Amino acid sequence: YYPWGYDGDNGPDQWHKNYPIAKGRHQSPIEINNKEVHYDRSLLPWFASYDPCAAKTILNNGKTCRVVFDDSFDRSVLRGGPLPGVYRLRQLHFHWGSSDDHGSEHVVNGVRYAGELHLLHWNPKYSNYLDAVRRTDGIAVLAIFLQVGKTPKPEMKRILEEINAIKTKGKEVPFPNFDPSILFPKSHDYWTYHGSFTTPPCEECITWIVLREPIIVSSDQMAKLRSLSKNAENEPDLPLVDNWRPTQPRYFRMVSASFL
Ligand SMILES: C[C@@H](CNC(=O)c1ccc(S(N)(=O)=O)cc1)Cn1ccc2ccccc21
Ligand SMILES: [Zn+2]
Repeated sequence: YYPWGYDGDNGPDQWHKNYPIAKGRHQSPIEINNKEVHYDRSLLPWFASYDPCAAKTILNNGKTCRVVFDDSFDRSVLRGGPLPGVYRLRQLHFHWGSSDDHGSEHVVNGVRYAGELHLLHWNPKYSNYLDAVRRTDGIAVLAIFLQVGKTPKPEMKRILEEINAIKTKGKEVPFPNFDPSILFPKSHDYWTYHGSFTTPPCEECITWIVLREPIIVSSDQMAKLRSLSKNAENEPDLPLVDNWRPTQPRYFRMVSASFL
C-alpha cells in the first residue's frame, strides 16, 4: 500500500506510478457539460431506503471526514436509477477546497462547487466490498454538490457538530441514529456515467449518480470542514483541505441525464 496525497510529489498527477489504473479510460471525476450530455428517458428514478440505526461512527482518516454504516446485510440500500438492483450503503464522506470557490470533484458546465458529498454503496451480489471494488458494476456513488449560500441546510449540522471530536487523523467517535437521506436536495434529477474511485486505487468500478441540485451549506460550515487536520494528534498541524481530484478525460464515455 503506497502513500498518496493531494499535493506535491504524491499528488494526483503522480498516482499512476503506484496505481496505474489512474491513467485508465474510465476515470473520475469528469467535467459534465450540457452540450455533451444525452437525455435518456428510459432512466428510472432512484430511491434510497436507509435505516437510521445503521449509522455507526464518524471518523477522520487524514484524507476526509467519513461516516460509516453497518453493511452486513441489506439494511440501508439505494435502488433504481441506472442500477440493476439494490446496492448497500457503506459510508459517506466529503471533498472540499481551501476556500468557498472550489472543492468539488465533478465540475458542471465549468462550475466548481465548494464541496461534494459522496454516499458509497456496493453491489451485494459480490461476497464483500473488496470483491465489489474489482467489478465494473460493483459500486454506486451518489454525489451531491455543496453550494455556499445564506440559508444552509440544518441537516448538515449533526455531522459538523462532530468535527471537533475527530479533528486529527485516526480519531473516530460513535455516530448513532443518522439517516443520510435527510441531506438530499428536493430534486432527484441526476446525471449518470461509468467511472472510478477518485482516490487510489482508482478502480473503474463505479456507477456514478451525480445530483443536479446542490445542497446549500454556509461558509461557516465549510470552514468547519476545513478545521480538520490531516495529521495525527501529536504531529505538527496540517489543515485537511483541497482533498479533491482534478477532472479526468472523458474519452468515449456517454454521460446520461435523467432530465430534459
Ligand atoms: C478501495 C480502497 C478504499 N477506498 C475506498 O473505499 C474509496 C471509496 C470511495 C471513493 S470516491 N471518492 O470515489 O467516492 C474513493 C475510495 C481500499 N483498497 C482496496 C484495494 C486497495 C489497494 C490500494 C489502496 C487501497 C485499496
Ligand atoms: Zn469521494
